[in-house]
Amino acid sequence: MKIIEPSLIHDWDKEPCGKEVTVSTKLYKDAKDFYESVDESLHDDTVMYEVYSVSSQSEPGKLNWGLTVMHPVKVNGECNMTRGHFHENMDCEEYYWCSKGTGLLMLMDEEGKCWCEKMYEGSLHHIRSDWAHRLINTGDTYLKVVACWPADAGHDYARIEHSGFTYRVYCEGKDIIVKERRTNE
Ligand SMILES: O=P(O)(O)OC[C@H]1O[C@](O)(CO)[C@@H](O)[C@@H]1O
Repeated sequence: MKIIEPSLIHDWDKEPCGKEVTVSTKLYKDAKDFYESVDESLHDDTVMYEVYSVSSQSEPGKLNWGLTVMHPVKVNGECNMTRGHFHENMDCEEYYWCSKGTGLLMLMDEEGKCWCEKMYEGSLHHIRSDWAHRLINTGDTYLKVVACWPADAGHDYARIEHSGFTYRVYCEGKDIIVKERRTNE
């Protein structure tokens, strides 16, 4: 019997590494329309978040692994967040595990009911297959979240654009302020 080295390593203080790992970076210029208003003080190339993934397969039964690193950026006081999505394949659940930082996991059901789970080091989040999900960094450090999801889940962004998350999250000093979105947005 052979004992071999793993093909992937994920040191919790760092990102996953191995030759199957890919990284995508979301810049402010590509995230402007997530926010209530444009922040002229932010450069277009400001890094908002990076997603490291092991996701080369897409067949049912396979699993993906990823790490999302949310930078501690505020957009006119609004906390940095991912675009957010439902899964295209509504049979697919997901797990999120927070490895660093503090934030909120915003969830929304198909009726548009929205709520958040607190995220902090060690918090573990089971995302039901019919819940839209978005990460929000409410802290002043990086928020790092590990995810494991079925390879055939897909991302449905159109439903979020059409009828998005109904709340926005801001930071004022140490306070987290949640506001209902204006209906004309
Ligand atoms: O595609 P979005 O909504 O910007 O979010 C990226 C997120 O999607 C995932 O790739 C998979 O759900 C997560 O790892 C990551 O947090």
